[in-house]
Amino acid sequence: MAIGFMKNVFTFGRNKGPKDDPQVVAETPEDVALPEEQEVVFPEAPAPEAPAVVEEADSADPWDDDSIVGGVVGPSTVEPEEAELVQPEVRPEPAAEVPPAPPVETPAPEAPPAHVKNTGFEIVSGPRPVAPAVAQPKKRMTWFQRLRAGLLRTSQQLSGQIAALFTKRKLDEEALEELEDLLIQADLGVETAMRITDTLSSERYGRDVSGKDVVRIMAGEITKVLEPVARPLALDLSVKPHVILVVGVNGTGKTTTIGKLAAKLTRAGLKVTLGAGDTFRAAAIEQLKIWADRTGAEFVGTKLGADAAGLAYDAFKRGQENGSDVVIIDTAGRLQNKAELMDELSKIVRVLGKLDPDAPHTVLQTLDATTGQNAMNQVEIFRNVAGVSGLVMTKLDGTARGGILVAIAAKHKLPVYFIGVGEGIDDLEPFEAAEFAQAIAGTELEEEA
Ligand SMILES: Nc1nc2c(ncn2[C@@H]2O[C@H](COP(=O)(O)OP(=O)(O)OP(=O)(O)O)[C@@H](O)[C@H]2O)c(=O)[nH]1
Repeated sequence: MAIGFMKNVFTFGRNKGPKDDPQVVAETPEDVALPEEQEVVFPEAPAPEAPAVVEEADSADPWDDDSIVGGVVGPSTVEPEEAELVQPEVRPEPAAEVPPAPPVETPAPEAPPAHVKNTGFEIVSGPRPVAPAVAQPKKRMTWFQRLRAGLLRTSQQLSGQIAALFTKRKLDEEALEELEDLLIQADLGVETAMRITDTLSSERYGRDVSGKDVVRIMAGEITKVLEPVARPLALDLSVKPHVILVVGVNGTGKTTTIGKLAAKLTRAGLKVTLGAGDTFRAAAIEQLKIWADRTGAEFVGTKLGADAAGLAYDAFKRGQENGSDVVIIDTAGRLQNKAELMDELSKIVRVLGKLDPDAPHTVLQTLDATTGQNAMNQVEIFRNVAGVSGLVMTKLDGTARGGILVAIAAKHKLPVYFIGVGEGIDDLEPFEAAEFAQAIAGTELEEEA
């Protein structure tokens, strides 16, 4: 769409506007938001058939989401209802004496950009909904910049140590061992550390090697480890509703992730029911209700201290009755070593299975990127108790320690569907291997995400 020409600063749904955020930089004049109500008119109309320009709708509409438009779920051709169509200004016809322009070859249709943004989920079977009309959001700092900022400490520390290690040095056994230690300290895991040193050794053993060479090889190897797990969340809507149970340790971002995911799904035209299965925390029930209201999802709640498995059952049943495509059930945060809480989790899974033996169809575990090594432990235990089938890593915008996700990917090979890069409704991004690897390594992305 011609709207791709207009990259504006996106301010909706954030606690801070770009001006308040020292990290937010308008990269080019194009990044500066256009004043509202101002007509967008190209100064020179290159050809009379230039496409119509859709003026950006006010981002006060919370359902703007560029990750859905053009995604796998809904048709990307729906035009925003409220958006004003403005034809580019066409200059008057040239005077008669001007010789006719030479025939111009019709340009080939533009190839799609190499980097087509995905939504992080795909409907693998069943009816495809019609996405409601949405307008393009105004961009603020890109999610990649936030991811990069979050992983800055990891990347700077790593690249600094690597640079120090490989200053005027030939690649020998000792250097390889030291490098391996550095990589393990950065939470990347023994397997990935060895993979990196093996590749480096086979390419450069006995030769001069710079820190830059090492970082480049590291980014490549991390990408290879992450690629197999960078999978979209598959929704099989031939059997509705698809039930997603969200589990994880306290404060890892379950409720927030549910809200962001509900926003993605409802924007794509799916009907969503949210079940407040965190019956331990009154605030969690309230918080989920607010997300349901914001996202247009149905809400099923109960009173504080009620049986969580009963609530999960009710939410699933309500989802079946109200024709939901997806039911997402929140659960109370629990430490992995609290046996009775973990038992409760397996009870929830069993009870959901009474309505459909395949339910929950997805068990999503949230991991807090600031916790480091402990996250590995959490995956192991929740996987055993609740049959975790996919991961979301949250808080990658903070002072994150993203290395552990690489170790988890190498060990568990569980799909990583999304990453959380902020507290706002739009701060859930599909997980993409190369971007993540580049952010950890601190290397440049060839093209901006
Ligand atoms: N910066 C940042 N904060 C996040 C992200 N995801 C969640 N949070 C914040 O983390 C805190 C905890 O999030 P919740 O969604 O309440 O976590 P929870 O797992 O449901 O918590 P419990 O119900 O206590 O288990 C909240 O302040 C969220 O706003 C993220 O991606 N980035």
